[in-house]
Amino acid sequence: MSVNVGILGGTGAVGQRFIQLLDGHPDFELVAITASDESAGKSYREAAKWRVDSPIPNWVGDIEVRATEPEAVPDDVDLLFSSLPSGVAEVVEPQFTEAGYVVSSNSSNSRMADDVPLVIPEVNGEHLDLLEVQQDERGWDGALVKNPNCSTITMVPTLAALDRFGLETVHVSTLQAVSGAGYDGVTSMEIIDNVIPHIGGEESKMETESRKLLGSFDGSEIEQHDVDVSASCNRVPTLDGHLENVWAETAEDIDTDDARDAFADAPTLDLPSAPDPLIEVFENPDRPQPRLDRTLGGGMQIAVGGLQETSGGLQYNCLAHNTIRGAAGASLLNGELLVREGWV
Ligand SMILES: N[C@@H](CC=O)C(=O)O
Repeated sequence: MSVNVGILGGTGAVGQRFIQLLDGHPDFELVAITASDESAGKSYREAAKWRVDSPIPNWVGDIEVRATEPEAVPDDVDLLFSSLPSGVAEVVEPQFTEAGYVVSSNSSNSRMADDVPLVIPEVNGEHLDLLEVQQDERGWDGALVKNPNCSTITMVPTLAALDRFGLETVHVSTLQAVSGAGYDGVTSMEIIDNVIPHIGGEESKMETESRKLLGSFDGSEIEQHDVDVSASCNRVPTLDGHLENVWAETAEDIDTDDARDAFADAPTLDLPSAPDPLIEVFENPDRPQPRLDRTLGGGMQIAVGGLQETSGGLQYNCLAHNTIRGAAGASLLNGELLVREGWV
């Protein structure tokens, strides 16, 4: 099977990860890349300031970048990945879905819209069925699916595993890599020898997206989980890999062996980009670490460590590669699920 895919906003940090992950993909063939009007018409090699840690695939370097508008994308593209800035995506993604394209998007707009599935395939793949409601309500031939914010994706698979004990309250403090802010996000003068205890909008994303992801779909709408999540988000001078300290309180008592079993039972999917296992638990208390552990499972695994019982539940650390599992890899996995479920 070969599915023709394109990337909307392919020259930025996440767009470059898409290209890296699509190179050699068993089912997807990259046939179109769009970017801003200034880049349209240039070769990808000319348009992108390539910074990913492997060379631009030669065949990609020669692709001519297109304008980000439905008329510029060939009709034989079956699936589009979007890494557009959210302000642009808000306007442009509906134009593509109206034109009949299926869009798997990493952009932060519309993630909490009632009729937009926000999906981590191993956690809530069944929420994709919300697309029927979306197409009915919006009259779209295409469809729009989102993956959550990188800091949310790092934590939620672990919370989903612990929900068998009745998840009630979660406190999380993050140590987020600079790549999460994009190439021009934080300057070296701001971040070297420093930690910035604020990432605009990040805390509320973690608090709201988690509840939607852990919610249930009744055939017409998502009923959000009632877990109470409080987040504190910090930018630290690592390049890639978000590390998070989590305190989860559960209705039932939980010990570290229960938690290990729950993490080991986390689902693994038969999709090309799905890691096995989904969650890797470290016994060594100083792991996971961003530099050592962010590329586990090709950057798609969630690493967990530092398990400790607390009075109300469990404390632990979790880590994921923020531009792979937390961004491009997340959209790619959603794309693979869309294909498997017949939406593409
Ligand atoms: N919003 C996130 C993006 C993920 O990498 C961040 O700022 O780190």
